[in-house]
Order: sequence, then structure tokens, then C-alpha cells
Amino acid sequence: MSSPTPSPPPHFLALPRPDALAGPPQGVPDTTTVAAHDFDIDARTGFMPPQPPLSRLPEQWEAWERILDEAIERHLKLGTAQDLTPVDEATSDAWRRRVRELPILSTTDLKTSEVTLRRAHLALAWIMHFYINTLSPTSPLVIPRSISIPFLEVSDYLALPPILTYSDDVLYNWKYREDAVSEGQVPLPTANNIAIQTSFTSTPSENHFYLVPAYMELRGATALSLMSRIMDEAFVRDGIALRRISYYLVHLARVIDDLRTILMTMRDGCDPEVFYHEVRPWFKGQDSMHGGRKWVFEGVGEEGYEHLKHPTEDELHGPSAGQSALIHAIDIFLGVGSAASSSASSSGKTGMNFLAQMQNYMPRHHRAFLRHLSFNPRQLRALVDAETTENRNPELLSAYNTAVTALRTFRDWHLGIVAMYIVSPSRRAGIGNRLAATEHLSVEEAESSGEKGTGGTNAMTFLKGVRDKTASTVLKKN
Ligand code: HEM
Repeated sequence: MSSPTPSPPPHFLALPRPDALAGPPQGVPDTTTVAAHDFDIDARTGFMPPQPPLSRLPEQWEAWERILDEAIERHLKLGTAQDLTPVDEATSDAWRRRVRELPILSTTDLKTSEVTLRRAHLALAWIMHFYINTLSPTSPLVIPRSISIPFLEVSDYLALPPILTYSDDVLYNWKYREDAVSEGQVPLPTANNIAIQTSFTSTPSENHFYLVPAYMELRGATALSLMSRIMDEAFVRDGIALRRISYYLVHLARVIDDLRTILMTMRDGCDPEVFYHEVRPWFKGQDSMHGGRKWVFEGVGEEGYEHLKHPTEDELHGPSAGQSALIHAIDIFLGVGSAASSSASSSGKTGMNFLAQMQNYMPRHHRAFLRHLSFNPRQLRALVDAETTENRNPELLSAYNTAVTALRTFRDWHLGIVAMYIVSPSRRAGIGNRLAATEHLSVEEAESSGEKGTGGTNAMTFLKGVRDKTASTVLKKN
């Protein structure tokens, strides 16, 4: 007699989340992200995870955590700092020597959990940026094998570039404030209960610099749910559905206005001088290096490491909020040319290609979401265009244009932030200082000299271009 067929296990989506450290039991899919099957977006927190990211790797990789702690506790100074003393240099030298002496830890067991991999990417990225940016402005930029090998492997598993990304300093870099959580309770993250886990300088300005975009991401959850509702109504597309779309679009415009208001709270806690001179230089990618020096990832091409590939130039831009999937999603949804046409495969360092390139720096589920959004067969702009011919549905036209204009205004104000945090401090610093040539040019000078943003763009020209593209997305009807 044959044995009875075992009853099917409960659907994996109904299973409890596995322990982030232990990973899922054998044969059970990893559901440690909220909805890895569904773009890892949470209806309440948007692109931010609804539970705090892992704050420390399991014991096996404690050496990375310890060396990162040490860099932070010793307040390592930038190799380009004007006030660098011989003691500072010796402290950084000793720390870098200890990094080189670390064993090459295996990354195989990290693969059991997405959240563990994320923490590994974060830890290794911060260590690498500490390492590179404490070097003197003329040193060769060699990332030692103890870091380069595991970092290239972890980045490969996550399909991310091996560099600090927006997800490492914002999305997965928060914890609950100690005074905000009572025992046994796990609240949702809000602007009132989160703090930052890791920073280069431990200054309030740097913490605030990461918190503001985190607050924006949380507010952005409403934008994502409005988009989803609008897409449902677009499917129905009758008179009532069009009226509802108008209503939701006006609501979306208000949410974008809120994002702008939150952006401007940057001024409440981030000092432009501290940001420009002490925080921003830590973000430098390969393209912002003094003297155009290239980064070398040790181990690549060596025997036993044939699986490692040296990152390309396009994979070594420093972190930028241009990597926030939220703003890209709004762009694509409203049909702003910049992002709507991006396929993340285009190359090139300037203009709209830059935004497409930035998608490669986003967590892969979010990148997949943007791709999904851009392939939506019922594109909103085309719908509004078609439904408002011959003066029909003026309410819909106006609602759509209100949302686009809110986004354009957001970008106007963002330009103001860039002026305040990059242009003005660079002017005050003067441009006589050639040592920090890439950091000390005004935007006008930058435009003519090719000064770059941390993401490697000719910052102001690029940002104005995207703002103008947004402005030209407004639908005009005669
Ligand atoms: C002190 C604060 C900020 C400064 C100095 C700043 C500066 C810049 C710069 C220079 C760029 C050009 C790209 C690059 O090379 O990195 C950029 C792009 C961008 N930034 Fe910011 N940024 C700040 C805060 C924010 C925040 C909080 C957000 C919100 C998520 C944001 C959203 C964007 C977006 C979406 C882009 C891509 C261009 C666009 O879509 O218009 N920025 N930013």
C-alpha cells in the first residue's frame, strides 16, 4: 500500500518571517523581506522596510563589524583634510593596516538571508569608503583583498555595485530611537521614532542628512498607494473612474508638496559647512578622485578568484539621493521623459542617462518595480492626453498638470538646496585651493570645469535639465 501523500505545506506567503540571523529552514523560501515576490514595497512604509534593518552581522563576520566600529570610534579623518595632523595620519594608517590584515571571510553563508546580505553590503561599503577616503590625495587607491573579495561577492549576490549606495546610507541604515520603543512592541518606523545606525563623522548634521530622505521615503508610501489606485481606475476608465483619477492626482500633488516641505527641513539640522567640508567628501566615488586615480580591487584576475569581475566606471559613482526609487517612480508614473524612457541599460554619464544609470544602484526588487511601472500598458500621461481632447475632462487635465507642477516645484526647491549645500560653501571656501579642486568650485565654475556631484554628474547643468524636462511634461491643450 502506498503511503499517504503528505498534505501540502501552507503557502509560503502565509509563513511567519524567518529569523533574520538564522535564515529560513532548508527548502523554505526566504521571506525576510516584506514582499520579495512583490517588489519589496510595503503599503505603509513604501521603499523603506517596515522593520528595522539588521544592525550587526552574525558572529562569523564580527571582524567586519569590529573594524567598522573602530573607524567610527576613532573619528578617522579625511586624507584631504586641511587640519590633518601626523597623529591623525598615524591613526588612519594603523586602522588601514588592520583592515589589510583581516582574514578573507567566506560569504557563502550570508546568502541564506536577504537582510543579512544587505547588512554585509552596508558594512563592507562603509569600510571601503573609510579606507579610500583616509588615504592621502596622491596614494594609489588599492582596496585590500580582505575587503574587495567579499564585497565583490556580496554585491554580485545582491546585483548591486560594490560601492556605498543610497540604500546603505538611508533605506537600510536606521534603527528605533531608544526612547521611542517600549518593550515587546515593534512599531512602524515614523519620523518620530527612528535614528541613524552608521555615519562617518557622528555629527548631528550627517545624521540629519540621512534622516530627511528617510522621512521622505515614509511619506512617499502614500504616493505609491495613490499610484496603485489610479492604475486600477485607469483599467476601468469610465466617467466615474476618470473623476476618481482626478481626485487621486490632486492628492498626489499634495503628497509631492509634502516631500518638498520635508526636503526643506534639511536646513533644520544639517549645517551646510559641515556637510560640504566634513560629510560629503566621504561619499566620493572613483570619478571624484583627486588626479583621476582609479580604484583597484585586489584579488580580481587572480587564481582562485576567476569569478570576480572588476567593476566598470559606471559602477563606481558615489551615493546620491538620485538613487531614491521614490522620485523615479513618480517620474515614470507621471511620464516625465527623464525616467519614463529609462531602461537602466543606457550608459553615459550625463543628463537623463545618469538617472537611468542610478537605477542600477537601487535594490533589485525596487529596480524591478520601476521596470514594471514603465512597462505598464496604461500609461497615465497618454490616458490624460486622450481623455482631454476637444476640451473634455478639464478637471482631469488640471489635476494631472497640478501633480506635474508639484514635481517641478520640488525640483526647483531641490536646486535651492544644492545651492545652499554645495555652491555657497564652495564659494566661501574660495577656489584658490587646488588641493581639493573637485570639491571647491562654485556651480557656475563647475559647469565650465566639469565639477561633479557625488554621483559623478556635472551637477547643476544636469539638475536644471531634469527640472526643465519635468516642466515640459505639463500637458498643454488649445
Ligand atoms: C543637502 C542635501 C542635498 C544635496 C546637496 C543634494 C545634491 C544633489 C546633487 C549634486 C545631485 C546631482 C546628482 C549627483 O551627482 O549626485 C542630486 C540629485 C538628486 N537628488 Fe539631491 N541633494 C540633497 C538632498 C536630496 C534629498 C533629501 C532628496 C530626496 C530623496 C534628493 C533627491 C535627488 C534626486 C531625485 C536627484 C536626481 C535628479 C532629479 O531627479 O532631479 N536630494 N542631488
